[in-house]
Amino acid sequence: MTATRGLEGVVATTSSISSIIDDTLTYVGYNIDDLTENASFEEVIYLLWHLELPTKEQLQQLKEELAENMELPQEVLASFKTYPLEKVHPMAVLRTAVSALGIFDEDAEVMDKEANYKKAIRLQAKMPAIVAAFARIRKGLEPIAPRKDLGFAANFMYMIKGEEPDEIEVEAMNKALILHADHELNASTFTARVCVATLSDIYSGITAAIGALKGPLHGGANEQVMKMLTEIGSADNVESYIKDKLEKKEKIMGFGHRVYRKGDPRAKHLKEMSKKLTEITGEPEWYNISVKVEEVFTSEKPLPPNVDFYSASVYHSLGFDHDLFTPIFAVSRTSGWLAHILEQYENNRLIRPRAEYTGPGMRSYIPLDERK
Ligand SMILES: CC(=O)SCCNC(=O)CCNC(=O)[C@H](O)C(C)(C)COP(=O)(O)OP(=O)(O)OC[C@H]1O[C@@H](n2cnc3c(N)ncnc32)[C@H](O)[C@@H]1OP(=O)(O)O
Ligand SMILES: O=C([O-])CC(=O)C(=O)O
Repeated sequence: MTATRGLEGVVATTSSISSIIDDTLTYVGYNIDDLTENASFEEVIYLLWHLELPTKEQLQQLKEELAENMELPQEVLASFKTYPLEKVHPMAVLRTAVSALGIFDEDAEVMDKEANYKKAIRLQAKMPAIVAAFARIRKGLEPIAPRKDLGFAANFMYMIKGEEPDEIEVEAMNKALILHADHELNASTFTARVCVATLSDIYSGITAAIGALKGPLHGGANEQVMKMLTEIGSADNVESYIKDKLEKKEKIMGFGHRVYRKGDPRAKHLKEMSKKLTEITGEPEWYNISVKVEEVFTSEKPLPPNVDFYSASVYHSLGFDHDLFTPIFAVSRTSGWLAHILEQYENNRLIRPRAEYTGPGMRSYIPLDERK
């Protein structure tokens, strides 16, 4: 038995949800470029869960179901106020809140298809409400009730900021949500599938996935990118900053990818959005610094930017606190996690690979008082 480090190149499951072939990303056969330009996030949720784009009636029904399920249990909201608000990371809150939601869902342990679909709707609807409520509570503000007349992207922004976003902001948010929705067998989706393949419940699967997304080698990279851009401060400092990091053998967040070789097809959309939004907000330096980082880094290492690189300046321009970037990613990726969880339940087999043992050979037990 020989281990493959990080399971690189290992094909661990079949899936009909998304594919990456020759650096092209598709959701159920639709190119991501096409969906980003034309679809709403709700259409993409439907696509990922049903493997077809919705009709007008099906889309309307999904929107109504999401709108009806956005409110959070009072117990979950009240618990936020008990957390160490100044220092807790919102991803830790999201992970805990999703686990708590499972406690208050009377269908949590019901495993049939209908109950699982209902829970998927409830979770997708409540994720933005959790992120928004916590973002406000930690600032001493009251959570804002969701508005049933707004679409997913607009409502999410409204619940965080307390004011209705303008058309350009909604368009950018909708695109960002689509671009982050699914990505084949990335680490957090694999985690979700491993978890539910034991026939554990959906809440456990999403809680586990949030834990995996949180790390800086995965979804947590977008917050780290913004931290780096802030440290750099000006395009003039980029060269020395990047070279110094590389000399110290440190990674530059937002670059590289396990699967893409020529580049991440999502990055170009986010780069374009970053340019447009930073001009509108009158802070073009975030885009200029980012472009310079890309130039300097890729001339040192042939590793193109991934989805997390330009999403940092996009989310900053949309006015989000920097530690909300990864939770925002999680709100979108929940649609993909749920699609994969439902697919796993449909054709389940326990996921249990082997390990190549590298420890000591067979030894005899030494009684405690004889050990040195
Ligand atoms: C949504 C997402 O999850 S997208 C990814 C978000 N994560 C990041 O942006 C973090 C920065 N990037 C990385 O750490 C990596 O590129 C990953 C985790 C995305 C992919 O990692 P892997 O496929 O395991 O590649 P690995 O980490 O083994 O790197 C291979 C080589 O490239 C180098 N490398 C990879 N990424 C980077 C980077 N961002 N900066 C500097 N060097 C890098 C490594 O140091 C290593 O060099 P070596 O062979 O000389 O030791
Ligand atoms: O696929 C991966 O390894 C990481 C990634 O880009 C994502 O999850 O969107």
